[in-house]
Amino acid sequence: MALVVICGQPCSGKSTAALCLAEALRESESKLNVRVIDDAYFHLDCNQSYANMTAEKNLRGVLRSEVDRSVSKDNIIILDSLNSIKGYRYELWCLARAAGIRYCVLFCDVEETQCQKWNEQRREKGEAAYDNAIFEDLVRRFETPDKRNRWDSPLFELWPSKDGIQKSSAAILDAISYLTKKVDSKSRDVKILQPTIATQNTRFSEANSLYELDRATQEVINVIVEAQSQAIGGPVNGVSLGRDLPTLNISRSVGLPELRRLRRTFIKLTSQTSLSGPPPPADAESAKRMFVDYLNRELGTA
Ligand SMILES: Nc1ncnc2c1ncn2[C@@H]1O[C@H](COP(=O)(O)OP(=O)(O)OP(=O)(O)O)[C@@H](O)[C@H]1O
Repeated sequence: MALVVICGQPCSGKSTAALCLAEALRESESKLNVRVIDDAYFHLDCNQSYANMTAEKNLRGVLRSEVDRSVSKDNIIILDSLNSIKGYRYELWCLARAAGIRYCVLFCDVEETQCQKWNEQRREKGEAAYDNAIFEDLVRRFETPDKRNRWDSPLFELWPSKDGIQKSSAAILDAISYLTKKVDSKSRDVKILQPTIATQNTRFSEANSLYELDRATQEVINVIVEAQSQAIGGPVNGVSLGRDLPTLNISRSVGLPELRRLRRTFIKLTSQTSLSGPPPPADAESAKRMFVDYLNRELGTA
């Protein structure tokens, strides 16, 4: 039915907002099947989960797989995590699209100093709090959602430090209305994602989309190999793959075997998306965008 991505800085009220929304949704329609998936699913505390890039990537991977397994036409999945990386939100949006369900982002917009205060209060109460270095690093790397991006839209903004978090908060009410609205052919304000949305008027067959994926990712690999040969082993930063596509930022020299392995993993991951619904993104542009985001996360500094 829907995927709700909660997004916000560390200690910005995300879990409070996720529980508030889940409760309000259950109250609005008793039959609604609502499930919150959060970082605790990984059985690590916040400092372990975000201790380093590997731990963080593992957490993201586990949560993404769990979302992929769980989303369906019959439930509402609320993903309560930082979800601070734009490319990761794009991947989540792709999962929703593959499942043919609604998607939205609920953003807890809190100033960094306030998040720090709440984190400090947690520590004083003896609750699990972020270590300062981890907190600052997460804050620095946060990529604020932008409603102009498909994967950040519709965007419901909550201001927990100004307004608190209540079932009557405008953002919670708007999200509920969006998630529960009955849709007919005339509804324009509720978007149920369709697998072919990126391709607009061209419908590729599944074999075709895998071919596109294969070709697009190979093109990206070729660009990296070429850029690395020009950089003579140095980092590959800011390499463009075309207008409207993210730039490649790879912090170290990466050999062809590792690039091939990453490409295989990415293709597997993206194709598996289609098991829960219709085919994965079929156009070359989407495939390239996803692959570059994936490589930047796996090999870059982000
Ligand atoms: N509106 C608010 N007013 C006062 N305190 C708040 C408010 N919202 C959250 N807090 C406090 O901030 C702390 C963090 O809340 P919460 O756990 O919901 O944040 P979070 O963003 O999910 O944290 P994490 O990044 O660890 O997942 C809690 O200790 C809570 O008491």
